[in-house]
Amino acid sequence: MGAEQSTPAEGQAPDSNTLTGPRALVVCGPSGVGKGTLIKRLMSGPDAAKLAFSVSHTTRKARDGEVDGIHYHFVSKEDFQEGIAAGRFLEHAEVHANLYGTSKQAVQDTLTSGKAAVLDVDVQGARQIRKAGVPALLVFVAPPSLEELERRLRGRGTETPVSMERRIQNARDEISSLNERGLFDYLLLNDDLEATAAELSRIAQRAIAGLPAEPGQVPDEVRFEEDGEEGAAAAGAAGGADSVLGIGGSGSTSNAAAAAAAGMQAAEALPTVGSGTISTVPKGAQQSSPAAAAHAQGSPVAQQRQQQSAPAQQQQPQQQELEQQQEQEQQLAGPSGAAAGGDVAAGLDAWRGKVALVTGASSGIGWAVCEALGRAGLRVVAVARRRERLQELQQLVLSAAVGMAPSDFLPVVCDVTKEAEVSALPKIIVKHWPDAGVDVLVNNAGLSRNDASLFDGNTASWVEMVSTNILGNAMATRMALQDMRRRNSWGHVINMVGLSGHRIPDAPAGGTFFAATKFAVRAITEGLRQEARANKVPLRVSGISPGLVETEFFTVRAFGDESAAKAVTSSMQCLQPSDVANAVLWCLSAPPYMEVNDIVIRPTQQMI
Ligand SMILES: Nc1nc2c(ncn2[C@@H]2O[C@H](COP(=O)(O)OP(=O)(O)O)[C@@H](O)[C@H]2O)c(=O)[nH]1
Ligand SMILES: Nc1ncnc2c1ncn2[C@@H]1O[C@H](COP(=O)(O)OP(=O)(O)O)[C@@H](O)[C@H]1O
Repeated sequence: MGAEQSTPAEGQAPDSNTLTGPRALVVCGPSGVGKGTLIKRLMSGPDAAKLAFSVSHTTRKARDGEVDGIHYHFVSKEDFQEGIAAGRFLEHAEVHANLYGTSKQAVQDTLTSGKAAVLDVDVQGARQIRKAGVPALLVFVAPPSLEELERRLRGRGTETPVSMERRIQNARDEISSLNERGLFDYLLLNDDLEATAAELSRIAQRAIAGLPAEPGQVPDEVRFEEDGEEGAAAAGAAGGADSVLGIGGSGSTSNAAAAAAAGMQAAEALPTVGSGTISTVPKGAQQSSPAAAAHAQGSPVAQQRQQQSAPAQQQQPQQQELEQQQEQEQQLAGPSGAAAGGDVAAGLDAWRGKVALVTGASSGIGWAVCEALGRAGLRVVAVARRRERLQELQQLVLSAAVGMAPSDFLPVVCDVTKEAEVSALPKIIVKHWPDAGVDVLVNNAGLSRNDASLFDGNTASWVEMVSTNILGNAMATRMALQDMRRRNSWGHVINMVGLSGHRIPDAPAGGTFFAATKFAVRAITEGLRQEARANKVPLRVSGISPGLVETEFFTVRAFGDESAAKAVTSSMQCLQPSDVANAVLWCLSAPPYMEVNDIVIRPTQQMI
């Protein structure tokens, strides 16, 4: 990225209307309006790979379910003050009696990496960002009414009565900031979540493409209708003499008109004492821009419809620019659109040059997966204990048959049951490829032992299976997730669950314990998916559950007894490792909106 695309230093104000690198997408609005919900959708939507959420610092206590480093960096007041003194914040503010701030470095790094940074900040923060001249699109999300805002906050169940009251009071001031000229680029009325999310996603695409805001997206005047004495008094206290809050009161603008202007059904907008309704009032129909009029006429959906139906020559030049850029990007980035589903080769193009780490790479499925990923143009980190087998794999993938470049293959001798060895993997990768980290993790390492019956099983075999199949998987996953979080770049984790994660095979012959570990892997796979969603990251998680595959697995299970292994693998026409590798490729090739969760594949002849 050239110098012109880097984030300007604080205080410098470049022409923020020129076409630069990606812009920050700043989402602002009162507490409870749905910013978090909208951002969550954005971050798991089709453009997620081109966006990075800026994790703020705060002195607020973590709520249940909030994770340090994911939702916020939870810090002490002292540490926060130290950050201010050291100039580490792009912006910071006291909000609802706590301190919040955005790391300058993190936003800078995101923009430099070619992604649009997504910020959730309060109005004070928005002002500072505007003043600093950071290339950004500033979006204000407004609630349909204060009553609805209160209902949402209450429904969320995170606030005490005191903090709830504080948030509702602050909301009035925050909404009045909409009338600060040039502060916000867009106003989104979050009455319909789907429509608002669609509109935010459209704005995010502009931020990614580095396009400026379309003009006229915030009406000239935004009124906040208060009903009755109670509301008007509160507005007066909060807003000062020229506050737009309460101007309408129950007088000049009727709530019905306000509702119509905001595109709501009159019945929904009927006020109750102390509630407020937001309306967007262009200053005179003649002067208002088409976009402002669209706002006044209806919800963001109506606005989008209007834009779609506008004749081409009436479209903003920026709109055409955006469409051209999107077209180019789609060609470059491969199929992230709906049409991509099923086209494996095209879907895999998006992964070219990405780094896949495969455990248990020295034989069978792991070996075949490395080979297949290499053919598909990924860089491969092959992890296994047996050095000589990794050398053989290296010979194969660098041969003409596979055709990997020597620099694209990194064999690493590592035992997944050893925490220190697993944790060291990202450092080894960065040393080899300074620009890279784990984008894809294929957790394949796993084993079974045939002396594991619950009647007289061998404890050492139980420990070996737990250590490799469960702990090895979990430690490798944690390593990959931390590496993805460090780079704020979320890829794909694929776990070899196996058919034994779904049913218990040959229990009398000692299969129970192996199945127990594989049931755990299935639980981990589904749990990881849920954690990713809860943590608002676009990581995708897949499990693959093959039945009998012709590999060394059965020899290991029989402690090297080839004939015992042969007895199993010759009992039917088994799956081949390449069949499973193809399933891995298919999981990866899915378009970003699609997550393949579990694939069960059996040899046709296999009974259970
Ligand atoms: N200025 C600023 N505000 C922030 C930052 N992070 C969060 N906020 C704002 O702080 C307010 C409170 O956020 P939070 O404690 O998560 O509560 P919530 O909005 O009720 O979910 C919201 O208005 C956020 O937009 C930040 O880094 N800077
Ligand atoms: N358009 C909407 N309609 C109804 N409820 C919504 C809408 N948008 C968000 N919510 C709900 O409102 C609550 C507050 O949303 P949240 O994203 O936590 O707000 P914020 O992050 O702005 O404080 C959540 O329970 C969310 O599910």
